[in-house]
Amino acid sequence: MEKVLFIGLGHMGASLVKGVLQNNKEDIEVYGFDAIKEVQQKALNEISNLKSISEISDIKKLQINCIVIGVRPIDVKELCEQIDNLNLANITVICMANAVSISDLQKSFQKSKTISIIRMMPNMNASIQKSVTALATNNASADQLEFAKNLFKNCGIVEIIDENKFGTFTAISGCSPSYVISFYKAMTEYATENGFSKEQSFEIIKQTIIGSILNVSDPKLDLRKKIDQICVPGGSTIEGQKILDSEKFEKIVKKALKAADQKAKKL
Ligand SMILES: NC(=O)C1=CN([C@@H]2O[C@H](COP(=O)(O)OP(=O)(O)OC[C@H]3O[C@@H](n4cnc5c(N)ncnc54)[C@H](O)[C@@H]3O)[C@@H](O)[C@H]2O)C=CC1
Ligand SMILES: O=C(O)[C@@H]1CCC=N1
Repeated sequence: MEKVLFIGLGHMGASLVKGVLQNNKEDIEVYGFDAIKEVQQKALNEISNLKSISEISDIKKLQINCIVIGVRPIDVKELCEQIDNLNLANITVICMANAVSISDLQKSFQKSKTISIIRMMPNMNASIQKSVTALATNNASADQLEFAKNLFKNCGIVEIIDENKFGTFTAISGCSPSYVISFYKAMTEYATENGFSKEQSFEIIKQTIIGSILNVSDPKLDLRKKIDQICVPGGSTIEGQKILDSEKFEKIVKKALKAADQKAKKL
């Protein structure tokens, strides 16, 4: 029986646990731990089949095989050193903390040399099993990586990437739900300001965004040509598109992604 412990049950940790346990086809037991007892209790109340530990030393007693670290980057080093003090062997540590590299993590595990490290970047859509999750490693075995891949496939799709692509991946997938939601927010606000109910505007714009992306998700397509097909000469779309182009909408999006990418390389 594989035993997986999630440490840090905040926004991202709890979303992943929800995704994993909603669709757990693996033979695994899932445990959660948060330094804030109310946060841990909330997760236990909301997520059925989630078990808990009461202190870090329980990792050894319970013979946890895999630890998923979901604390903020600033808290990672101290936590890893605490885990390292347990002198664990043959354990997989998966860390989702932004900008914390595999070598940073390895430095915190001086005593437990046989720990395999996997760096991970999920996104918030894990709670509805629509995350795009990246994994990278330089010392986990093929079996350990496969286990991690299957675990997080319960939360969406999983891509194995080189660690040097983590900054860009973080921008385009970890952070970008925030930018997509900003776009959705502006569109739904426009609809409600012009007489639509919130329910109707959320539904209309949700279906329009999903449909538009599904319609052009073939990489062979020229996206500008698709835009031009919708912008009928003399019609309405072109009036809005002219504003997006003159205000440099695409440039603004790329500038936002670059800022996030650079920060994800070094916090
Ligand atoms: N929020 C997001 O959309 C994403 C976040 N991440 C990464 O996930 C990690 C967590 O982010 P959030 O969930 O948003 O933060 P959060 O602040 O909501 O949750 C962090 C949790 O860790 C707990 N914690 C801190 N130190 C602890 C310790 N020593 N032992 C046990 N629990 C401890 C805190 O009490 C808190 O509940 C971060 O490293 C972030 O970079 C990655 C991808 C997306
Ligand atoms: O903003 C952050 O640092 C984290 C990483 C990706 C999404 N949230």
